[in-house]
Amino acid sequence: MQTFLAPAKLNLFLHVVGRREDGYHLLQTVFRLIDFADQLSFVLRDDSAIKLRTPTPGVPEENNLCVRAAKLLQQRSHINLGVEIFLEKHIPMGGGLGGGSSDAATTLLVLNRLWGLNWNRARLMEVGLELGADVPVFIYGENAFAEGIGEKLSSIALPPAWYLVLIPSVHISTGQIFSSKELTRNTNPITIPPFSPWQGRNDLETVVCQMYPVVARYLQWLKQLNNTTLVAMSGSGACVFAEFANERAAKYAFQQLPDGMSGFVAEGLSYHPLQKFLEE
Ligand SMILES: C[C@](O)(CO)[C@H](O)COP(=O)(O)OP(=O)(O)OC[C@H]1O[C@@H](n2ccc(N)nc2=O)[C@H](O)[C@@H]1O
Ligand SMILES: Nc1ncnc2c1ncn2[C@@H]1O[C@H](COP(=O)(O)OP(=O)(O)OP(=O)(O)O)[C@@H](O)[C@H]1O
Repeated sequence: MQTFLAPAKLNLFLHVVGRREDGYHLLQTVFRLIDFADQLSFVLRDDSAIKLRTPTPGVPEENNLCVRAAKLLQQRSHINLGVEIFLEKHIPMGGGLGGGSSDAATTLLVLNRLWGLNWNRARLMEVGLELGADVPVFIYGENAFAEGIGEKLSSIALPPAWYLVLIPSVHISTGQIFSSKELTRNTNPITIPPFSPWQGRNDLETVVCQMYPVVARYLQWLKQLNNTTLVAMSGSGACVFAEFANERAAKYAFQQLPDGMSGFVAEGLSYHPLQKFLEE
């Protein structure tokens, strides 16, 4: 059975620059795809059933973003085919790494092929946006500067980099952070490119660190490391990361990790791993 990757993302910075009338926040962010991924496989069904064959602990099947993605695409395309989905989770859930969104994006990209729909990327991104603000960038398939709520994307060339990503053991609800009274929503918009890491910060970090002091402690630990080019929280947390220019420096930092802290080292990608499959 062919396996398809659904990579995680990091938000290298994240500015909240306003709020829409429906309550959604207007952002500016740079998404970087990383070489740390969930794995999915798909088996075509000639009836219209959509089944997840590998339960995700804590997530009812009908809420799973890959099942929701498959059902939404089936509905919108009026196709009479179904699919069996096998999902192997590696990306921590509710970690700000976009795992669920990436699973949804990979499902849309693969089913577009498997069901012979031939939708273009823009159309898939529109359907993806209905599932979550982080879905479109994974369909876009490149590192990107994003505006709006994450759907206005322009590609951005980022230098090679390695990341030490730490996983504080708390699950954070994105909605809860965005609805905080303490959140600042008026950062001045910036123009990109050019992009340099010290241009930005994560505006959600202050609120998250107040509510979850463990995230502040993890950030503090990363900030005392040598040779980092950037230390920040990703998305609405809880994961935090440090960027390094090479693998050796990232792995060296990983080895210094105190007992009780967990994380992983991953390389920054230039393209989504499915780019080649899509060009075939
Ligand atoms: C924080 C980021 O991860 C940055 O990449 C994303 O903006 C969040 O994207 P996501 O997890 O796909 O979030 P969604 O599932 O779309 O939204 C969850 C909830 O967060 C709030 N939300 C989300 C995104 C946004 N730009 N403004 C918001 O106010 C909304 O209350 C929404 O109901
Ligand atoms: N396939 C899936 N993988 C992970 N979470 C899923 C999935 N399907 C549904 N969910 C639900 O979505 C919630 C958020 O999951 P996800 O891992 O995408 O969060 P996140 O990394 O914080 O996302 P983001 O960076 O987009 O805010 C989970 O707590 C879970 O209840």
